[in-house]
Amino acid sequence: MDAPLLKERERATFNVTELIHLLNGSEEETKRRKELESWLYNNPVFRQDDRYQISREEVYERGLQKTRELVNLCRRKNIKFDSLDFARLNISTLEELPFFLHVIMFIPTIRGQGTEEQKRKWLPLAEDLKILGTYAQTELGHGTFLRGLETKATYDVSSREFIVNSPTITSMKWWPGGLGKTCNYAVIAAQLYTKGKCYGIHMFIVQLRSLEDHKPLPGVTIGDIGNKYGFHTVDNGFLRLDNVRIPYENMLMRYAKACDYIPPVNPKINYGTMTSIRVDLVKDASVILAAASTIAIRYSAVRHQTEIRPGEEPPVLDYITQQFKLFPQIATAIAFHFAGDYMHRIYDKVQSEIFDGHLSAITELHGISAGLKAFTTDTSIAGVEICRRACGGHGYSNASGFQRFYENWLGSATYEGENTVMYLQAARYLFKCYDNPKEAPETMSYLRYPQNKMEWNVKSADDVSNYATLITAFEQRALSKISSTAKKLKNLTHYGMNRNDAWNAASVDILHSIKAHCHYFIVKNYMQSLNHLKMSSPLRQVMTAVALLYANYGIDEHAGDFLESGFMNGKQINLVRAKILQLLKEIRVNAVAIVDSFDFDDRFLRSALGAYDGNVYNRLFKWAKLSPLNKTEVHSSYKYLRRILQSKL
Ligand SMILES: CCCCCCCCCCCCCCCCCCCCCC(=O)SCCNC(=O)CCNC(=O)[C@H](O)C(C)(C)COP(=O)(O)OP(=O)(O)OC[C@H]1O[C@@H](n2cnc3c(N)ncnc32)[C@H](O)[C@@H]1OP(=O)(O)O
Ligand SMILES: Cc1cc2nc3c(=O)[nH]c(=O)nc-3n(C[C@H](O)[C@H](O)[C@H](O)COP(=O)(O)OP(=O)(O)OC[C@H]3O[C@@H](n4cnc5c(N)ncnc54)[C@H](O)[C@@H]3O)c2cc1C
Repeated sequence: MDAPLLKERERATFNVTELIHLLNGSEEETKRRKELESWLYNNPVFRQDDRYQISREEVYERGLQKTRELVNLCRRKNIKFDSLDFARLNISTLEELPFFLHVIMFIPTIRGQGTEEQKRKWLPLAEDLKILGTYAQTELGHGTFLRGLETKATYDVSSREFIVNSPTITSMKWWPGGLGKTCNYAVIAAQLYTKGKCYGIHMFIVQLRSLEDHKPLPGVTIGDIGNKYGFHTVDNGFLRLDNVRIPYENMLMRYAKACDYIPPVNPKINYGTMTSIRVDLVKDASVILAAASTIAIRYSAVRHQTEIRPGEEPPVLDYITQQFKLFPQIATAIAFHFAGDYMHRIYDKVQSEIFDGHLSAITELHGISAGLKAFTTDTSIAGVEICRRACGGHGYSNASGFQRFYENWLGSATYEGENTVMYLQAARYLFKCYDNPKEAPETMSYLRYPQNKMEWNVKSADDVSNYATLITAFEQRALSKISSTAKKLKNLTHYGMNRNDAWNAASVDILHSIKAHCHYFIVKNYMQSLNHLKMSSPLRQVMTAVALLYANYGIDEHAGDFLESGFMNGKQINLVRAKILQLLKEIRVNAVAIVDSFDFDDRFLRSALGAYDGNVYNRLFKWAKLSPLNKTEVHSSYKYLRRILQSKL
């Protein structure tokens, strides 16, 4: 092991193993995760050494090869697709696989929206992978505005069939993962027409390819949409349907019936699968940011540059500006980890309520999951870029490992609901609760008794070490944003604007309000989670410092908002800044140990900069030697170079 990292680890003040188990849930959970990872990582099919040297076609083919290995593994070990074990394997596969949409959206849509009879028919086929499906909702012309989708499913009473059509170029399905080449089935979102009337978006199971030779069925035009920023392993596809007939039984009818139409009690129940993925993305944001921080922190402890004192070239992690960039990323990853846990708890609770026939809780779940999906993916995307830049020139090399995280994760701001749109959806719920405080759920409890407090109770840097004091600050910032925006909305409608136009006119303020609310929620949940967890006192000291950094950094980052609320003054902001510097110093000694506790296997990080042993320079040189351009001493294209060099002007 490289000496700098050894030294860093020796001076840590807490037990890394204790934090690993705490983040995993327990010692048994850690053991199980590692066991699952070792099954994958010891399989050569999951190696990625030449990942950036192969073509898109090869990348896709390898994706399918890995899919086959993963499926075999799950069959051998009896791991079900809806189990925690599969979710762990999913994260560890190192890359999205072409059949993931089958597992995360196709099966769950049938399970959530199918009748008992439909589930009996389709789930065994899908779970045994006799059919492979995707979730085909987005069209070339519309992704966000689902009511605007154009695909039609028209019920033909005489044949008891739906006739599914893409009537225009813009109605083509566009983007669904695995649609282009992999899947032979899809759940398709289409406008239901029955007895001449349109009843809005419903979900239909449609076969797309032959189960014999995988050729597209008659009336089906299908393919890959071409290269993208990331997700190269996945064949996101297009699909045009021309008078494709499917049996009546293929409309998912748990909540609505066709023919003599019976509507669902809550029409948004059809959107349930999207909500479940939004919930998952909160935890994924934590994983991605934790991985990026691990790379950047380890590298920064190894990398020496310039001098603070003459003759002493320190690790760049000793520069306060470097700490100011990176330690908040560690803190954010941990904050999102606890937010992810919260989201899974509330999701399970709402699912059981839905199971018992109570659909009202989906509105709250939608409000919270849409807001947190946007907040955590936005922040973590920005965080990955901060980590990358903190690694200087080597951060720009593919050897750093950042590219894979960045290019794939960038999409999370868009898929499963574009983030601005998701913030606005969450805000819709927030402002409803503001107008009817009695309806406000626990996450918005401060709206029930809104108290505009006059003054923040902070007189020294010690005062900003108090969880309750910090939570109040975030609560007051959110309240101030929400109440001023609500006033603006009221004024706009008072002077004659209709509600929708007023909403659009005030939408920038609305966005600030919902972001402030999400931030408040994350801070509060983080601190409450820590309070409830059992841990040794050295670990508690470290975790407290990191949580305090998260909150104080958030105040500094948005000082304008906090000052504008009138609740805080400039002197107090300066105390916050002083506290941040104190916390950076406190965390510095444990920074490497904290990222070690994220416990990423080197084969997951695939980073010359962030490997556990810190052997950065040898790994970079080994990486360079693997460049295809280095296969020969003189490259074959020298023929052009020679002509340039030998030609006369
Ligand atoms: C990275 C790997 C790295 C390497 C390894 C490292 C591994 C590390 C780990 C990382 C692994 C990463 C893996 C990621 C995999 C992901 C795969 C990608 C899958 C992507 C799949 C998709 O991308 S799939 C399509 C999603 N496409 C949308 O997401 C459309 C958005 N568009 C809407 O969602 C609606 O269109 C929109 C706007 C709500 C309006 O809908 P609308 O027009 O119908 O509604 P209205 O405006 O009329 O009404 C509004 C009223 O509906 C209520 N409401 C609305 N939604 C509701 C709901 N869901 N539940 C309850 N209620 C709901 C609302 O609360 C209002 O209620 P009220 O009226 O009471 O206020
Ligand atoms: C990697 C990836 C994988 C995907 N996988 C799937 C899949 O498997 N299945 C599937 O069906 N789809 C999939 N999608 C599609 C994805 O869900 C949509 O792209 C997404 O929902 C955004 O919709 P849009 O593209 O129509 O964006 P638009 O809505 O066209 O967004 C364009 C701009 O308009 C703004 N805007 C739109 N509406 C409003 C509004 N009401 N108020 C304010 N601003 C607004 C947005 O903020 C954005 O800035 C995938 C997309 C990606 C990138």
